[in-house]
Amino acid sequence: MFDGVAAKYDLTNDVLSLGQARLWRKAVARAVNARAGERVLDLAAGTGTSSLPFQAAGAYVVPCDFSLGMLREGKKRHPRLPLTAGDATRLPFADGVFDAVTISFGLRNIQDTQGALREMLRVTRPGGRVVICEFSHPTWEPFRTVYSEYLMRALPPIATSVSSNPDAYVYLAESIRAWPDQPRLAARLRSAGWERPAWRNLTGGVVALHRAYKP
Ligand SMILES: C[S@@+](CC[C@H](N)C(=O)[O-])C[C@H]1O[C@@H](n2cnc3c(N)ncnc32)[C@H](O)[C@@H]1O
Repeated sequence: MFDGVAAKYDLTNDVLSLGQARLWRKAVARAVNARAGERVLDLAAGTGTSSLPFQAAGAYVVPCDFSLGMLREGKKRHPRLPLTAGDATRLPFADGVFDAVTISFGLRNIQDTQGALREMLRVTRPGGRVVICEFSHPTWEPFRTVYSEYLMRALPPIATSVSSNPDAYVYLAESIRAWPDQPRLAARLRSAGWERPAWRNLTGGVVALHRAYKP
């Protein structure tokens, strides 16, 4: 599916998020707080756009994804990023090599969520951190209703006009509705072995940033 949407992926993000995607990326960069020289794994990095803030901070960022279509598009746009092919549930990295692991809009798309969370823990050093940026559930009921209408009714026709694969955006809407809410995702982090999970809502809970630490 991601091979098919790769060429217009970044443009579609900006349009469908009504410009919010750029703000969410800045919030992820602040939550990861990568320092110069740190090793950061950006998992399910797609075209690598989510990896750029870490490179700008002077960290050594490894963008990793299993869609060769997304990686190829990323290579054209960001030739200096070390884009790496790899499956989130069987990562091609040794134990404990990263100071931080982050994943933006990727975890919901990985079929074996717990397997991916455990792999992310394995490749992080003790005391290292994980930051997950993912669509979530607005907390204020009236906004939740409006947003649900946007997802199910407005988003598919807009996606038809900008994306090469509108069905991917029907999947997007359905997968967001089925995704665990903020406390449930924190519980999943804990059961995968991560400590002190906490979260922050962005755009009223349309997106949540979860952060946790390796014991
Ligand atoms: C919505 S894109 C997110 C891309 C990027 N992180 C961003 O914020 O723009 C989701 C990505 O997850 C990747 N993905 C899904 N399952 C994966 C897996 N098991 N291993 C690695 N990547 C995976 C897809 O190939 C896709 O590029």
